[in-house]
Amino acid sequence: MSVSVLGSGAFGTALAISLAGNGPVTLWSRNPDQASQMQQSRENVDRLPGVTLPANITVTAEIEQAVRSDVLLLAVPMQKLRDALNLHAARLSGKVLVACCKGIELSTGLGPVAVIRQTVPDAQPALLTGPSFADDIARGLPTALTLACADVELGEALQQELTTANLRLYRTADTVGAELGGALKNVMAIGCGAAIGAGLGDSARAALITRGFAEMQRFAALRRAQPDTLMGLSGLGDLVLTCSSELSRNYRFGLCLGQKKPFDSTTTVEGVATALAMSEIAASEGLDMPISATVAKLSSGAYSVTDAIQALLGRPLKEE
Ligand SMILES: NC(=O)C1=CN([C@@H]2O[C@H](COP(=O)(O)OP(=O)(O)OC[C@H]3O[C@@H](n4cnc5c(N)ncnc54)[C@H](OP(=O)(O)O)[C@@H]3O)[C@@H](O)[C@H]2O)C=CC1
Ligand SMILES: O=C(CO)COP(=O)(O)O
Repeated sequence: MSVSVLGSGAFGTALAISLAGNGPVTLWSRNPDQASQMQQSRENVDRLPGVTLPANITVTAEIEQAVRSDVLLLAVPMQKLRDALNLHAARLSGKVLVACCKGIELSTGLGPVAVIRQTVPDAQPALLTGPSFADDIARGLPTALTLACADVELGEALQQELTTANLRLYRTADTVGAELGGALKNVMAIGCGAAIGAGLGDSARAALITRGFAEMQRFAALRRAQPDTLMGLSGLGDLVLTCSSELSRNYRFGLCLGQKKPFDSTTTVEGVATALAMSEIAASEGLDMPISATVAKLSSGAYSVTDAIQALLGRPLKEE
């Protein structure tokens, strides 16, 4: 199978670099200037500086060239996925589309697989998710991810094709569980960053991770995900990584909130929109999601860290 990556940000570039170890890869950018600059300099100076693109990666802004491949990896932010798919829907028809984004669409409450199904109904959707920083993948450090595909045969084929020397893929048919794990862990990472930034300590972070995971499981049950999926790389694995590392943009955004410092608004922070989407869905379904609701308010500026602490610690006592 030939592979293209649509979206030349940090993650798309890192995936292209890793997959280039298996064979030629086309990396598509929507920006012609960026595409030609990357093609010539062999580096993504804006999003992944310091890593050289292997010679068998072709960077292009020509969508016709990119969609010639059998498998297309979609590495754009979640809130941009629908627009990107709608723009190229006719060309993407019938293709294998592997979403690599993590989030819940704010306007619909849907995850990436459902957005693919709506926008390109005859595509074959799959999802690649799990604990991995773009920089780690690009530098060839060992990483394990989850490949989720409802079509078991296609999932097995994709697992073989997209596994690389340093990127080991596990497989599941539970796309709902896999996409929820990746989406919701970003919300908890913002909360953990805020706690550490405000000097609340590692014990507070451990409490947020654990009770945040309980919320993730509750939300996943509402969406009929398989409970085991949340225990895997796409859920617990990514939660642990993102809540404990300053390489995470969601965590760093939280740190800045906690430290009352400004944060670069051009940085992709998927957890902000997802916290809002999640807390709106939870409220309408009568689901108890206090951390998510608090992170949504903290991220939008409606809560200070002091308000957030009061909101969480002032709740009635309950069984674990
Ligand atoms: N970075 C990481 O470590 C990881 C990221 N992910 C996930 O991957 C997804 C992408 O993140 P990441 O690559 O880091 O983000 P970046 O901010 O680094 O890059 C986003 C890319 O998407 C492009 N883009 C934005 N909107 C559109 C659009 N409408 N059509 C086409 N391209 C578009 C941007 O182009 P332009 O520059 O022109 O705006 C840019 O190239 C996110 O969901 C993230 O959670 C998953 C695992 C790890
Ligand atoms: O998803 C990621 C790690 O698995 C990347 O996290 P950030 O988007 O917070 O940087």
